[in-house]
Amino acid sequence: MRIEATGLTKTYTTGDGRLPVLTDVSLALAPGETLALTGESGSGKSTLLHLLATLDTPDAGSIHLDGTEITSLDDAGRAAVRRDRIGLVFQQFNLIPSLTVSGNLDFQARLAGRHDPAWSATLAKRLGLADLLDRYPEQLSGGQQQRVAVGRALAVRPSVVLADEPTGNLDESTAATVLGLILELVAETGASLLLVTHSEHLAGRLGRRVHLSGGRLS
Ligand SMILES: Nc1ncnc2c1ncn2[C@@H]1O[C@H](COP(=O)(O)OP(=O)(O)OP(=O)(O)O)[C@@H](O)[C@H]1O
Repeated sequence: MRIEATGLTKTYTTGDGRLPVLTDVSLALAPGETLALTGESGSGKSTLLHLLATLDTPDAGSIHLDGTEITSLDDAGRAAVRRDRIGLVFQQFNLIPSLTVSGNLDFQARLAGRHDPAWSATLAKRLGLADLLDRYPEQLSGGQQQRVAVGRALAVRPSVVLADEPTGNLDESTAATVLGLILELVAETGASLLLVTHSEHLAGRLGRRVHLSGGRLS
């Protein structure tokens, strides 16, 4: 298995007390598998994605990524996993404003020591960014910015792409195009994909889907 999460539990402590969000959540993703995660607003989808992305740690449970247990790693270890093996795409494109499209595309791969100019050029072409490489994010449309974010995530050839409402800020047709590109590129690279979405339509384009409700997956 690419990702194997077992018995994940997460409770937030807020001013109003304890808020249990995930209860004994388990899921597995095979190499190349694409999984849609749906659920009502506030059901804990982003929380689960953040745990898988090593951005947060569960109160209980384990997560294996390519056979390595990642929840017990220290901060540096988790940062290395995130940099080297995980491609993250968020609803907000999160591009670096001071870097060009080219600089943004290569950013994570350079950090990971895995910059591959030929693959980078292929990604730019496939994502329709080849003529925009010298522009800055503020000079791009939303759809173009998200294509850069997708390229940045794929440039390291990650084991897993974790995408949190990646098309939530895009119009319907641009959203469909961007999801199509994500699906093509994860298929080509053999990455597994977990995609959080509110859209039944988009969820239906993935191989499998799970639903989060009352802290549990079904
Ligand atoms: N850092 C935090 N501290 C306290 N509570 C939090 C924190 N992060 C999220 N929550 C709460 O946990 C619950 C789950 O939030 P989460 O963002 O995971 O849901 P979601 O399913 O992704 O929602 P949406 O679809 O609206 O983005 C919500 O009630 C939220 O208010």
